[in-house]
Amino acid sequence: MSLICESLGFAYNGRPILADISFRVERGELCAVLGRNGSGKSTLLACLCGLERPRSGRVTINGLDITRADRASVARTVSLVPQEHVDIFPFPVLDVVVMGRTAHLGLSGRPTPEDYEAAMDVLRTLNAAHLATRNFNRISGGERQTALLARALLQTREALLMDEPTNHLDFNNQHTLLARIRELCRQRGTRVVATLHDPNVARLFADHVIMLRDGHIIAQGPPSEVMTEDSVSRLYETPTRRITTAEGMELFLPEMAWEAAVGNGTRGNNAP
Ligand SMILES: Nc1ncnc2c1ncn2[C@@H]1O[C@H](COP(=O)(O)OP(=O)(O)OP(=O)(O)O)[C@@H](O)[C@H]1O
Repeated sequence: MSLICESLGFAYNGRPILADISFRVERGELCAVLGRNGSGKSTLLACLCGLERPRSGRVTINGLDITRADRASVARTVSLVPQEHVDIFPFPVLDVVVMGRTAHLGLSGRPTPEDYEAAMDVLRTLNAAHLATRNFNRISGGERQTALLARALLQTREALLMDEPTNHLDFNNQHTLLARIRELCRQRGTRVVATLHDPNVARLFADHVIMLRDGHIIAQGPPSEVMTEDSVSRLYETPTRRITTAEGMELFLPEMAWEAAVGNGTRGNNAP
């Protein structure tokens, strides 16, 4: 069964933030949410995992009504990798990752050796086994991002929400990690919703994109169909150019950046 968001509406202190948001994500699909700063992307993720309560509509994941279910059932169904990582875990990374098992623990409330082995396995899958014994508060932003992703992957196979997963990652790691997540989630049948700032990353990795402007969906569907010069320009409220490479790959650039790089006949000319 899918992740289904139906006619969702949300307001902060009476100020509408999201209106009439409807979409679905099937098992193994990666859905990217694109939009300007403040368009409501993080709020949408918070509603999808029950951190915020929508004022209308509902969210179901694999049949579980997230807006009504108890916290433990929600935690066994959907995990979130947040955007900000504060220094709250003065523990080895392996202990942070194993916290992902909390909602699954028996009466003793203590993780078993199998839980630790599973945590180690996820770290290995993300090429991060070397972080296991490092103090979470003393690793880099990108390494924390990877540790929190491992924790989220350990928490559940049903649905994974990621808020700007590439924020702290270098050029190579952004692409390597997203490719790995996509492959892993396809294998495990995990539904993924990720907010992304770079439309080109969404174009490369997403199965479905949601274009969110001022809390409304202006377009959604497969990136090859819905990401056009016109829709991307409207989304970011800036003229955007689509470039098709010789291999047929499509890239988007703000017109301003295009002009600065190749406009006015200065292409390839280093003269001032
Ligand atoms: N706790 C809060 N109380 C009141 N308003 C909030 C709160 N959190 C966010 N907002 C407001 O809700 C709107 C949507 O914020 P949100 O964080 O969802 O946007 P976003 O698209 O994720 O932005 P960004 O790309 O900058 O991370 C913004 O106007 C923001 O100021």
